[in-house]
Amino acid sequence: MLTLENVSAGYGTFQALFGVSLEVRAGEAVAVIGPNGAGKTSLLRVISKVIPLNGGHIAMEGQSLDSVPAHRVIELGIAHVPEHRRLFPRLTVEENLRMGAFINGARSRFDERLAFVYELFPRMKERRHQLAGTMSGGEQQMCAIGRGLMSGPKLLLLDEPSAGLAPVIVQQVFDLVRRIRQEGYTVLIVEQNIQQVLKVVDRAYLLEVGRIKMSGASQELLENDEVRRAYIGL
Ligand SMILES: Nc1ncnc2c1ncn2[C@@H]1O[C@H](COP(=O)(O)OP(=O)(O)OP(=O)(O)O)[C@@H](O)[C@H]1O
Repeated sequence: MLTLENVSAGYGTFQALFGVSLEVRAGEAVAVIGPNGAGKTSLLRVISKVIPLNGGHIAMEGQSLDSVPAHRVIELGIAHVPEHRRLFPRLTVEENLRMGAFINGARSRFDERLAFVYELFPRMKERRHQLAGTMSGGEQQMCAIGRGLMSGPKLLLLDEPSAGLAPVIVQQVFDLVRRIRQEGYTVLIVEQNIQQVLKVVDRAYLLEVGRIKMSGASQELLENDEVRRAYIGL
């Protein structure tokens, strides 16, 4: 579904990604793991064109994204749920969800998409008139994921959905990722919570200082001595 070939990107003269290649097949859940500053967020940003591609190629379902502007990426079926949720705090939950359905196809199917999101997150339905900024961190994360789903994407990019949440809520977020997969979405997730994320994805790539250092099936990485020592602390 998504392929990155030798991708380089950064911020001005600072290079954050160096020749990264990866693929996500339809129906898969794939994680990008790695330490702080490895370039995980930058990787999602270059896919959704928040930062420019300085080298290499990105394609979604065979269509090149190289010259697609950021505002059109969502029309190709890619929804990005950014780091720190980035909700509109002074809008209600439902207004935030509406923002996720701004593209043509999604707008005409708004009621259907909203019913789907409310079924997935009953808590959002209960809180639909509450200002998003007054919800707990876990609720805000659910709302951010719900907003991503409102466009009816094929591929969901999730940036550290567990960041800053209490352990019991982290568990709920990962259960949710599992559920989203069962619903048929393809997921590319960036996480620092390596042990947990490897339990819900099929495969993962380990990113270090902007380069893919290792990749493999989740179980393989969970059993890898280097990964265990450096990232799981076992
Ligand atoms: N807006 C920016 N301007 C300049 N440099 C940036 C910017 N955003 C990120 N960087 C730099 O790019 C590098 C990769 O950062 P990135 O946020 O992609 O890493 P990360 O793996 O997601 O880290 P974390 O897990 O801490 O969020 C870091 O050295 C960071 O300082």
